[in-house]
Amino acid sequence: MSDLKTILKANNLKLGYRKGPKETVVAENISFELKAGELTCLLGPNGVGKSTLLKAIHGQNPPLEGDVLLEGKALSSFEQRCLARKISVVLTEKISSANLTVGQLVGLGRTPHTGWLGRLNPADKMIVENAISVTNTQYLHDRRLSELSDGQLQKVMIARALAQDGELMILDEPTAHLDLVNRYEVMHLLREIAQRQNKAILVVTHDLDIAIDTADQFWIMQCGAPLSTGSPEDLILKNKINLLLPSAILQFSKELGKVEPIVDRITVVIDGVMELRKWVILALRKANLERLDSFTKITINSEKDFTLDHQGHIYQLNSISEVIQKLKKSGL
Ligand SMILES: Nc1ncnc2c1ncn2[C@@H]1O[C@H](COP(=O)(O)OP(=O)(O)OP(=O)(O)O)[C@@H](O)[C@H]1O
Repeated sequence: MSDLKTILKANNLKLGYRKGPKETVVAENISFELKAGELTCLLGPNGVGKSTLLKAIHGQNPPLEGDVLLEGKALSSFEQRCLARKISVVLTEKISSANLTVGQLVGLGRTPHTGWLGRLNPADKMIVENAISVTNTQYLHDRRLSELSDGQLQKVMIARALAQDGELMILDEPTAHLDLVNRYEVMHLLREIAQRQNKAILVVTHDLDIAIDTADQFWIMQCGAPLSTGSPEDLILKNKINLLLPSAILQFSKELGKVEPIVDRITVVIDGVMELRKWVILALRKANLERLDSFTKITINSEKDFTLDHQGHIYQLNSISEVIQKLKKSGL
């Protein structure tokens, strides 16, 4: 992967806010690299400084110390207009121009290229229509923004960022307030845009599952520590995903591929179809049955056929629920 082009880079940034002589430091020793063609997800607890880092990256609030380098040059050396041609930003604020149509809003993405009052030339119009088509929002073209659902609006905002046509796209929680399908759609859309259009895309998200499914890179931000970076898969294998979780209560299970409460090791023996094992473990955990002290064995014969060997009895059961019910009823 080392041949991917680096778009953005920084070493040892100190991030925070300055008000007169007063400096509030939010994060220190922040180093990173963003590459073309990759979707990177920035994850971390509320208040750790993710938005502050985004503001440093798009020039809204420069670092207290250190430089962000865009294509090798300090971000601070770029004129605002030039920066807008290179970095497009999608923030969470509600849109103020609710009367604009989708076509008009996406057209505004061309502003850094045409000037504030500039008209769109045929090439600009093509880029706008292409952005609308890539995001599958053609059917919304003439609708007003006030008439869109949250999911539709989010895709349209991505279309505007795409029309801006910078090398780097930054999005602050684009999946907040969206339902499950829209969250998947938006993240997969971003992944596709990164790959097909060779853009570097940085997304702040709290959706760990979807981020694992879609991101090429993770940046995990913790209080008072440097960013932990790497592919989600490597961070999972190195137990680094656990940095996002309160260590005494929750952990990321490599086996289940999800966050789970910390409990002692499971003592129930589970045998049979191993691909289905995780669902039995999950159900046992939820019912607090994974640490039965008497000898208990569950054999998974198929999705509809389970053999429970418990307290000297053998039961043939048709579902995980029946297994759980039987264990509960047998007076543990
Ligand atoms: N303009 C500001 N001036 C001073 N402090 C600020 C300002 N904006 C944010 N902060 C503080 O900086 C810290 C980091 O905030 P930030 O919004 O970057 O966190 P975050 O990780 O994005 O949180 P969340 O997940 O809740 O959005 C917080 O303590 C916040 O109160």
